[in-house]
Amino acid sequence: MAGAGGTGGAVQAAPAVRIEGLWKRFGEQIAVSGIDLELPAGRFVGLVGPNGAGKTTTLSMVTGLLRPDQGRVEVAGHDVWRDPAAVKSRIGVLPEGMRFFERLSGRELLGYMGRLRGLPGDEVDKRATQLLDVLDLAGSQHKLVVDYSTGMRKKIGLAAALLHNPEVLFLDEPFEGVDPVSAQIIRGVLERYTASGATVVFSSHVMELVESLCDWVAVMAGGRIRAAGPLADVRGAAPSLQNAFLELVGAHGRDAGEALDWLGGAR
Ligand SMILES: Nc1ncnc2c1ncn2[C@@H]1O[C@H](COP(=O)(O)OP(=O)(O)OP(=O)(O)O)[C@@H](O)[C@H]1O
Repeated sequence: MAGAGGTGGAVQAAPAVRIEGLWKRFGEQIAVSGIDLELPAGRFVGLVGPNGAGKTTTLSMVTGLLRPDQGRVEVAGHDVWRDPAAVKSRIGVLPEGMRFFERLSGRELLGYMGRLRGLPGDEVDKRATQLLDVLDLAGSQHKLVVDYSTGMRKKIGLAAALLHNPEVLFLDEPFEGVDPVSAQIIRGVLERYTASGATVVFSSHVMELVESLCDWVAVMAGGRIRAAGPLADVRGAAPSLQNAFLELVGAHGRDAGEALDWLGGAR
């Protein structure tokens, strides 16, 4: 296992994630409608879908943050709901709308997270220093997290998620609110991480980004999986993933038409 104290995410024969018959309903709203999905290990996986498709709900159930109404999820070969400790020691999570210990500095936050993960203090210090440096946060390491910008919060959240060297990293919209320089840095860190055999699963609306980063894609809409597989297969004959996506979610050719005929033009 490449968990606490490991030196590199190990390549696994089993899928990184296996989802069977997963359902989640909020009152009348079916957020996730009986999905089956296998995400291969050692890949850069993109979960894409329009607003309200069910991506966050799915990732929350897969990472043990939200209990499914029905269905099973295995991560790195362990059942998320029967064996949560085994799963949580093997995954890193950057959830949507991260809540941190806001009155800690960035460095203190990493120190605390590292100790929670059971890493020895000197190892936490070493890894925290390297992560802060690579993510260009060294100059802000003593600032309170509450005073961090959106992009800095994403980066410190990513550092906290990587600190224990997880086998599978789940990121909900990791590039949202992140400037191009920071995005490039995050990208470099993630590419290095997957090159070692670890798995990244991330959700995004930005097709160009998914197309340039991911080698495996799952498209979600209306709580269902519309397509899943290697990027080239999902894109098919379409000129870009964006075109394939619009086709798959049934949004091709949709525009405002006559509906906003009052908008713009001379008054
Ligand atoms: N806690 C909740 N209570 C009620 N409805 C919810 C809740 N969480 C999600 N939903 C509903 O479930 C559906 C799926 O939401 P979800 O946040 O999973 O979508 P998403 O694909 O992540 O969307 P986005 O890209 O906009 O973040 C939506 O219709 C949403 O309104």
